[in-house]
Amino acid sequence: MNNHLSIIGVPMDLGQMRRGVDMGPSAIRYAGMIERLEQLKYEIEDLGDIEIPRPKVSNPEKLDNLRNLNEIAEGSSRLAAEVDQVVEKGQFPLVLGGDHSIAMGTLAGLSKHYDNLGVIWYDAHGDLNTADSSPSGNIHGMPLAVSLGIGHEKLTSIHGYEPKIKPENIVIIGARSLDEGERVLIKEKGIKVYTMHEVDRMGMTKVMEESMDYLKDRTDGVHLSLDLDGLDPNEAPGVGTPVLGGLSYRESHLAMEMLYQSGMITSAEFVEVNPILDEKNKTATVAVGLMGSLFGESLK
Ligand SMILES: NC(=[NH2+])NCCC[C@H](N)C(=O)O
Ligand SMILES: [Mn+2]
Ligand SMILES: [Mn+2]
Repeated sequence: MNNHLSIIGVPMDLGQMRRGVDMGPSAIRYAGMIERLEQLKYEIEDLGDIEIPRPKVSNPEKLDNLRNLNEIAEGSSRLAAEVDQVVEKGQFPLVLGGDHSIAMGTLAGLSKHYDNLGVIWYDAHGDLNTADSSPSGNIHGMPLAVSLGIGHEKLTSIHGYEPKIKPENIVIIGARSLDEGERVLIKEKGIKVYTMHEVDRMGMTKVMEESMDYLKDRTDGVHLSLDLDGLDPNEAPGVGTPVLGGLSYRESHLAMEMLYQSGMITSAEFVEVNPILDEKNKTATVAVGLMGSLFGESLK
């Protein structure tokens, strides 16, 4: 694995309705991320936080069922430019959210450097909604669709090209709350999904082996987009859209350890940590622990 990590915080809370997730990057840093990764002998550069525009009104309008569209598009372009530069310099981008809408910017900055960027979407949700299919108008439920080139032009065109990724290069793991329109898109595009049903039946070891085999041959880089709500809310309570019956702490560490051993991950982001909804920074601490495993901590 690339031993030079560049950390980018993204204090974004405009992709959903619950305030506090903009403090995710601070909570994760406070949970000891840098010290933890330094122990693993990485060279770390903390690039600080991206500036996110504030919306003008306190009760934001839903422009075309897309809440805070303009501010999110602007913040995402800034993030894309920063991620682009990090990859350009040959470093590993590690992005801290913020709500999951930031993945549009991360993927926009990454994907131009690859012919076939793979994506592991570790999440309770598909985040494959469009303005038409979204039950909420919250853009954090849309970044994967947007990255496929499906959605409002202001979002799909972030960083000047589209689509960012191909449906056959995506694996979703941990899904247990998919809206009707998302199911249709998954079928139509043939997106690979391991729902909690498959995780329970097959076990995490097999899920990860299959996912990595699947991505290995077809991709030239793999981004891990980890939404903390992929984990069970008992283990990660500090998230805005918790869904019962999630991935366990152990399963998640195993997944991260297997990804480390594969050496295939070329960038990562940890999103949806909301310290206001959390219990004594538990969720940020879990996120940092998972980073430890992803970057090579082991018991032996
Ligand atoms: N990144 C997330 N936590 N997304 C949750 C999305 C929830 C729901 N599917 C929606 O579109 O509103
Ligand atoms: Mn989610
Ligand atoms: Mn998500």
